[in-house]
Amino acid sequence: MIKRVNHIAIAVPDLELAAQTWRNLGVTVSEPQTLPEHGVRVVFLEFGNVKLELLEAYGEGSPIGKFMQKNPSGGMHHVCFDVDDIGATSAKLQDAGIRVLGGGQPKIGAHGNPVLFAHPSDLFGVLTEFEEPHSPES
Ligand SMILES: CC[C@H](C(=O)O)C(=O)SCCNC(=O)CCNC(=O)[C@H](O)C(C)(C)COP(=O)(O)OP(=O)(O)OC[C@H]1O[C@@H](n2cnc3c(N)ncnc32)[C@H](O)[C@@H]1OP(=O)(O)O
Ligand SMILES: [Co+2]
Repeated sequence: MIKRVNHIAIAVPDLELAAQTWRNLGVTVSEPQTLPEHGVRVVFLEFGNVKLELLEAYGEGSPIGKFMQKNPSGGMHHVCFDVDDIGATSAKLQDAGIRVLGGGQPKIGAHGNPVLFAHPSDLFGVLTEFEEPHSPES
């Protein structure tokens, strides 16, 4: 079952500048995490009912490289939903003709939970991530 929104992600050209901008507005911002296997560096902003994830491209071949070329000052990148069962979600998406990126196999995301991405062209232009939280606070 697809449940609450876990986070909304914004791609930014300068992670430290974006993080400090939000801190200056009084928002709690996590320390940066470098995720080489995902080709990004991220921080999370806590708002109680939802998190914002700020992403900066990391390394060659980052999956957000082309997005940043098209949107050099940044932009809304993806939305992530919590699910009960990432495997069942993958199967349900594929049964619905929605492409699951990365060959359908989950990877471990920034919260240490399995995540999948559905192709934006199959979900009305929105890159959509699904995460199976193993701990309530993630
Ligand atoms: C998991 C760690 C962390 C977490 O939350 O825990 C993260 O969220 S990491 C986030 C970064 N990782 C990913 O985004 C992985 C999934 N993304 C991809 O595999 C690519 O970004 C992909 C395939 C969605 C797009 O690839 P690319 O931009 O290189 O180019 P394409 O020409 O293949 O794009 C095809 C088509 O999609 C449109 N597009 C691209 N990005 C987005 C987007 N963020 N939102 C909406 N649409 C997007 C692109 O414009 C193309 O459209 P078209 O109409 O065909 O021109
Ligand atoms: Co994400």
